[in-house]
Parts: sequence; C-alpha cells; structure tokens
Amino acid sequence: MTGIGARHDDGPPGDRAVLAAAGIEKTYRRGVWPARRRVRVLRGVDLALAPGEVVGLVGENGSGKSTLMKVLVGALSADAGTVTRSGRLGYCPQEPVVYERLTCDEHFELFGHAYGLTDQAQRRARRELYEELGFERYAATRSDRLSGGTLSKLNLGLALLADPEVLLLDEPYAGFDFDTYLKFWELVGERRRAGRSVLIISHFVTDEERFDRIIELRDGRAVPR
Ligand SMILES: Nc1ncnc2c1ncn2[C@@H]1O[C@H](COP(=O)(O)OP(=O)(O)OP(=O)(O)O)[C@@H](O)[C@H]1O
Repeated sequence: MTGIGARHDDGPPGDRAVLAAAGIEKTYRRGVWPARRRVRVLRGVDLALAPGEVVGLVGENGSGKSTLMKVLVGALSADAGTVTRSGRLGYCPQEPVVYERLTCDEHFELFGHAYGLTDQAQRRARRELYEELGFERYAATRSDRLSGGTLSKLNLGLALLADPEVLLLDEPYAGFDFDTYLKFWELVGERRRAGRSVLIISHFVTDEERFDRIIELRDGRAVPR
C-alpha cells in the first residue's frame, strides 16, 4: 500500500493511540420468545488508531463494521470491552442523521453551536467545506429536498465541521460522483497531514491503496490485512 502520505510502519499504535478499543463484544437479540435468537457479532475486537493514520475497516456484509463503529463513538453500548478516546470525535453515520426541515446552513449553525464553535469559526469552516465538497449552491436548501449525494456531503461536512482529532466515517461517499470522491480523498489527505486520524468503512478494493493500514473484521474479530 502506498497510502496518501507518510506511512506508519512501526506496528500497532500502542501508547500513542488517540482511539483504542479492547475486547469489544456485542450480541444482538432478535425476535420474541419462543423464537428469540442471538446474533453474536463482535467477539473480542481490539483496535487502535495513532495520530495521523488513515485506516480502512473492511469485511463482508454483516460482519459488524457499522456495529463496531457505533460502539467506538458511544452510540451503542458493548456487552464487554473498553473504548478509550482522546480529543474531539467526528462521526459520519451510514444513514445521515439530519433534520428534514432545516437547510444546510442551519445544520452547520446547529452543529457548530453543539460543538461550541464561535460563529466566526463555524462560518469559516462551513465556507471551506462547501467549497471543498462543492455544494454551496444548496446552502439554503432544506435537507429533505437534497439529492442523495448532496445529503452525503452534508453528512460528511457536519462530521468535519469542528476539525476533530479522530474521524470515523461509515461508507462516507455513498452517492458521490467521481470528482467528489476524489475531492473526498484530498480532504482526507489534508486532515492526515494535520495529524488527524481517520477510520473509514470501505467496500471498494480500489480504496485499498489509499489507506495506511487495513483492518478486516472476520468472525467477530479485527485482523490486520
Ligand atoms: N439493531 C440490530 N438488531 C439486531 N441485529 C442487528 C442490528 N443491527 C445489526 N444487526 C445484525 O448484526 C450483524 C452486523 O451488522 P452491521 O450492520 O454491523 O454489519 P456491516 O459489516 O456494517 O454490514 P454492511 O457491510 O452490510 O454495511 C448483521 O447480521 C445485522 O443483521
């Protein structure tokens, strides 16, 4: 792999980790008694992200990638294991979580407020994101009137707004056209050079060259690839 900048060839991040998970287990319970069954998805996942690393999280459909990411951000509780984070966290879920009646601008204002950004900082970051991802013309459009691709840009933009130290992206480019897909990787490269860490769920073999490291979820465990 060539990655998109300097590589980390010095093994697992260990003490330098900005995000570390140890022994994560998760079982879902489905159905109602007597047809109740358990789906054991994560069986002891260990994972660590160092500053400035861009790591791919891969695995077949249903292997538990989204489940793991939800546990890492704290949106879902694990049955066992620990997650340690340092710094600000940005999360781009697979399904955009937006308010249908709010415009793109209003989303940035709301999230900027939630992140504790000053108005000035929020406006500056918003302007840059509109430009980088090319959706400024939708600034005043309500989110329920956006196309799927533009909605994905808003979803990603909101995760990037506060320039988080750790960025977790669940298939962030669903619906992106090719130009936007390339811009997305430029944007990841910039974050990386700034020492930010990024974990990306990916299904594309073509992405593999862009990661510093790839972790595969297999049989409920994380294995290096
Ligand atoms: N809320 C839930 N309740 C019950 N089972 C669930 C729930 N969420 C996910 N699952 C099951 O857990 C397993 C892992 O799902 P998950 O979405 O984490 O996989 P994934 O690797 O992200 O899949 P994909 O590549 O298709 O996005 C699947 O069998 C899924 O059906």
